[in-house]
Amino acid sequence: MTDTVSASSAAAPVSNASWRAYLHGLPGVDEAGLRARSADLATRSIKTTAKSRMIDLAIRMVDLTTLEGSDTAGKVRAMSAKAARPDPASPDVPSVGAVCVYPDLVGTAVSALAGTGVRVASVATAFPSGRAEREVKLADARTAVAAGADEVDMVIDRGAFLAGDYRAVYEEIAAVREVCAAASLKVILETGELATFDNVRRAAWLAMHAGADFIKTSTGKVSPAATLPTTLVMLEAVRDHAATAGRRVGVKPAGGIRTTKDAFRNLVLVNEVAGSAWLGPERFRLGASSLLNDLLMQRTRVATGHYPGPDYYTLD
Ligand SMILES: O=C[C@H](O)COP(=O)(O)O
Repeated sequence: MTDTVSASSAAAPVSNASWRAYLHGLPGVDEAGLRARSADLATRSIKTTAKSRMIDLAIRMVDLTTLEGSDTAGKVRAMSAKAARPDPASPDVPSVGAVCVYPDLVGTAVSALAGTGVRVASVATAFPSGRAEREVKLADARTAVAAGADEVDMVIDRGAFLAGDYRAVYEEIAAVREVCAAASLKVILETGELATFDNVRRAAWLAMHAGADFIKTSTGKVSPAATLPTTLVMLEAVRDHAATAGRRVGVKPAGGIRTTKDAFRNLVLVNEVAGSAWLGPERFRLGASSLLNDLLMQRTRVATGHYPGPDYYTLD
């Protein structure tokens, strides 16, 4: 695809009118080409010799997630233990990248993961809807950071975005960026609500200009969530942003990623679209509540030639 963004786009507009002119001036997404390329890349196979390495890379990229109203401190402690040592019988299995929880459970995760190197991510800004007053959203992010979150996964105001109030969306992300201080900021676009791939591209650029460290597809609460064409559009955006603004923003597809095959398809996309600089947990994460067990099962299969029994791993 040739629809890259020009170097002059690196400076952020100021008024809503100039935001509109800028975002609507981005090259349109060729949807048929996008779908064809995603489908083509999804057919690429991974050589058997590379599979173990790819599985361990995918494990290191997992943001092991629980975002349920029924979450308890006990569940977060159990999930944190699994995040740090995914397979207690095989100490060579790497830890996951992070755990992802609601703000009130950040303290529990921070204590459980102390000294493990696993990061703690918290959703914020009235996740998943993003419907609250600005101050409430900022307080939500502040709570997470004060409790020790290393990463904040905020949702954008999709209502404002779809109404064309781009400046408000930008300002809100920038305000959360400030609250986050040293914590890494992931900006959830909730692409399943953005209606078009052009909007996904616009929201990606808006978030990157506002200071996102990562752009994330979805909350996991809206369908469709992390589809390959959507992730491809976002990978193009971070690639082009790096070329024009000199800053590498990460990408986190989240929602509906359940199998090793799904993970591999994402890794192929990263390598082919953004390049090897994104092939690590610093710049690519897989947000998932139930992917880890499949990665562990496939890892055992590659190492021993057979699958472990269905009860071998604790539930994700
Ligand atoms: O951010 C991660 C998502 O909420 C997880 O979604 P999932 O339960 O479909 O894996």
